[in-house]
Amino acid sequence: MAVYTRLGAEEMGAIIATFDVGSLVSAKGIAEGVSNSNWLIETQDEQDIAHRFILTMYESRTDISDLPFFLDLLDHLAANGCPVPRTIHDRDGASHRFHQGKALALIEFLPGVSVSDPTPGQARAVGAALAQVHLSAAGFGDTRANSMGLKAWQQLLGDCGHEGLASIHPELARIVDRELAALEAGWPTDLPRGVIHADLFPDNVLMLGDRVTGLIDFYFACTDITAYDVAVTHAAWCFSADGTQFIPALSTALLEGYESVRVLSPEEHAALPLLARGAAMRFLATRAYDWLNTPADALVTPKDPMAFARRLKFYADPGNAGVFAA
Ligand SMILES: Nc1ncnc2c1ncn2[C@@H]1O[C@H](COP(=O)(O)OP(=O)(O)O)[C@@H](O)[C@H]1O
Ligand SMILES: N[C@@H](CCOP(=O)(O)O)C(=O)O
Repeated sequence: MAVYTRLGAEEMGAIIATFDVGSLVSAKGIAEGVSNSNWLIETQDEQDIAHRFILTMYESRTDISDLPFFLDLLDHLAANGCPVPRTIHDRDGASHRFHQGKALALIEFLPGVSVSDPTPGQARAVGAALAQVHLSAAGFGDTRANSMGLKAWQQLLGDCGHEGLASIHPELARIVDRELAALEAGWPTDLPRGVIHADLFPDNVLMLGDRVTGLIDFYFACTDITAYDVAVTHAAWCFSADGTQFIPALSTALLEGYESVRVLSPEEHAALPLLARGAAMRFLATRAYDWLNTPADALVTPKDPMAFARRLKFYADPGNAGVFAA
């Protein structure tokens, strides 16, 4: 349940009144999500027209100094035709404000649902939408370093320790040591860079049929290798949830969809197998850390790190490099 902060009706009404969006009709906590508190807000304007918004209250995992980057990026991408929610600025023109010491933002509600078993048509559409974001973000002036890059994976997995990793799976420490060394030695430095989403999992994409209606949750967005975002999205979309099954039809469709909008260079194609190992390591690292450090009575159930250890094994197998061939 991702509503960490309780807000009373009067409190919520006062918050909504700071925006020029009509008066509050209802506010429902949203169960999905893990990082921040979210409410579906309904308002009514003076012409009795109903409007819907998402109110997000940023909890401890989001660095508030990064909010201008995330929220300005949404406005930039929306203005350039990408299917992302616009932010609603308050009566003072600010994209976020503070309530009881916590930052909050009101953003446009987008229709659609997150798919659990994507079809190739849906994977194709997501690939195309990702490429559209990459091209549109080229004109965005701000930058943000990736706080979840190689150094962070090393740090998180170091904090887990060999014993911690072994408690998840007896083979995990050995795989992590070998793969981290390979990633450190071979991580590319000369590929095209730009703003990337960095967490485009199915639960961060809203769809109606084969149409992408919303790309959401840009709270890991940063400036990094563009093709790394393709690798992250590939790892997130092209396997069964537990990582045991690679689904070639989804992979082909995702990559074709992406390249229908932005063609990957031969250098990017060649780097994708290693970038995908990095993508799998990134989610293995955060999941392993959370697996070992989430209190038993926490509201959030930690996600399975082994689902990404299996993807990592798949990507590290030279026999599978052809997946990313041009
Ligand atoms: N702009 C939006 N339009 C419609 N639903 C949204 C929007 N933003 C968030 N949601 C809903 O809220 C849920 C949690 O949002 P998300 O940003 O993924 O939270 P978290 O960062 O905590 O994971 C999503 O799964 C979706 O159901
Ligand atoms: N996508 C990550 C977890 C990050 O959570 P999100 O709800 O903010 O996308 C994973 O699956 O490990």
